[in-house]
Amino acid sequence: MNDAKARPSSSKGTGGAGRPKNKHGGAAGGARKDQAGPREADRTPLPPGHDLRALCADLLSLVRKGELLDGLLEAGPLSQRFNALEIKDRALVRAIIGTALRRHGQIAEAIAACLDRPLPQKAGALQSILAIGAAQVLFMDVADHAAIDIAVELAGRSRDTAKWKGLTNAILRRLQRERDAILARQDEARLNTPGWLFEAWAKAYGTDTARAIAAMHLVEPSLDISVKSDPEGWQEKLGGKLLPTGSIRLVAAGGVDQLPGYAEGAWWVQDAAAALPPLLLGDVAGKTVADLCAAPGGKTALLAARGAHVTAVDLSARRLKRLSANLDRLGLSADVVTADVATYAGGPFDAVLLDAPCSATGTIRRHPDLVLLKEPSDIEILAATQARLLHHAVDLVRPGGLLVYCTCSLQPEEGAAQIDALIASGAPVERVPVRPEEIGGLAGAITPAGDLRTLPSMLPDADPHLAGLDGFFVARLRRR
Ligand SMILES: C[S@@+](CC[C@H](N)C(=O)[O-])C[C@H]1O[C@@H](n2cnc3c(N)ncnc32)[C@H](O)[C@@H]1O
Repeated sequence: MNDAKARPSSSKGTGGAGRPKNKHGGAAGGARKDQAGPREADRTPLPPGHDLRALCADLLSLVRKGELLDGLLEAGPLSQRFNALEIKDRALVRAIIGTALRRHGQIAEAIAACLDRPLPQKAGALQSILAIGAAQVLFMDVADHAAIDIAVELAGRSRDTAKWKGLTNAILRRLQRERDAILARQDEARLNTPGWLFEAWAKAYGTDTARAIAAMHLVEPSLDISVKSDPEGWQEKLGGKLLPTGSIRLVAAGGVDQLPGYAEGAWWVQDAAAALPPLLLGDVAGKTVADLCAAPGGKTALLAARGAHVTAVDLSARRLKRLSANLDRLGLSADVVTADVATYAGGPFDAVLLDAPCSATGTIRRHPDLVLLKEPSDIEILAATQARLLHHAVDLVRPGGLLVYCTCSLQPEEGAAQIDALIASGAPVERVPVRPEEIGGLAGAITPAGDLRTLPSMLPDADPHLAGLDGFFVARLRRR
């Protein structure tokens, strides 16, 4: 198959080589079958390197069917396989699956260019094996021959994919041979970003910024830490960089619970941008603050560490358990309430923080699976929920008190449009513009209306692994 295009042996179906099915496309039964493992043609145990790549392919198949990667790694049969691996192998699994997701569009395009017609839809497992192999061959510093040989063997082991063993070998060898030319012709920003997202970001922030955001999604982001106190001291002990916003930034290297200060509850993991909304409530010491949509509690912890009497409200009892466990480890406390914020009847509070459920498109650096899982219709549905929660949140603030609204989304419908609509509806609130000195001097993140809009392309650094911010929208309002 040197220069000729390869021909899959089955011509039925129209599924592309790498474009994943959307989250509504996968049946639960299919997911269970994959979680139990592929249909084995050969039942001999896999050698170690094969095992972890097989796990990567199984994880990718389930993400393509709509499962969140974090959920798969936290619970269920694949998490058991993952946790049975040694730490260094777990890191390799994260790196391979992370690369396959961050570079999914380039990988799909490169594989498709090797085929004269798309792989059949039923070749889903093969698509994952190919994508995992291609991620390594095209983008990772691992031995090509190992990546290719293992992918070929994995294809050969399952009855579903065995007939494409030769094709797998031919495609991956061609990618290896033509790697430089493939990468030189590809537009990585566009290929790895769904068109609807890229166009929305270009419209909101300009094409150059949309490209800069997309570029940041290709890089494993830093590990950001919020401390209860003594940021300078912890910066030194952790060997990190103290950001102007007060967070400590480290190059992510796994094993967070092994770092100094974790066991004693001195700090918690929180993106530097996620730490900003509570700061906009000012001095909260001794005040009553409702943290609405609070779990797993990063913002609750910041408010409690700053002396607020926090009531943490969330719909999810399971996520609130995590919030309580996090607060226990940190030696902090809050009143925890399981309730729907839309009907919650507490307060009035001196201040309210609403971190509304959203598309989370501002966190794609940390959750690259999101680009495969989100669709335009999600934004519309979430925006309607946000409007409902925001209107009710106003009623929970005492007159003269502050309300901070935030989402970790890059979509304007989930950000400024919500505040504009709230004010236009006659709600008794007015914007209190954010000042640069409240957010570590990040003047470029303040919009003309006085809201805060962080972007993944902000906070540049010579080391790309130490650059960037999650994309948050934050508005501060005062209740009349
Ligand atoms: C963005 S997360 C919150 C993150 C959290 N504030 C933090 O800093 O750790 C959104 C949360 O909203 C919760 N949620 C979604 N709809 C809700 C509703 N109607 N009422 C209360 N909580 C809701 C979800 O359970 C989820 O925990």
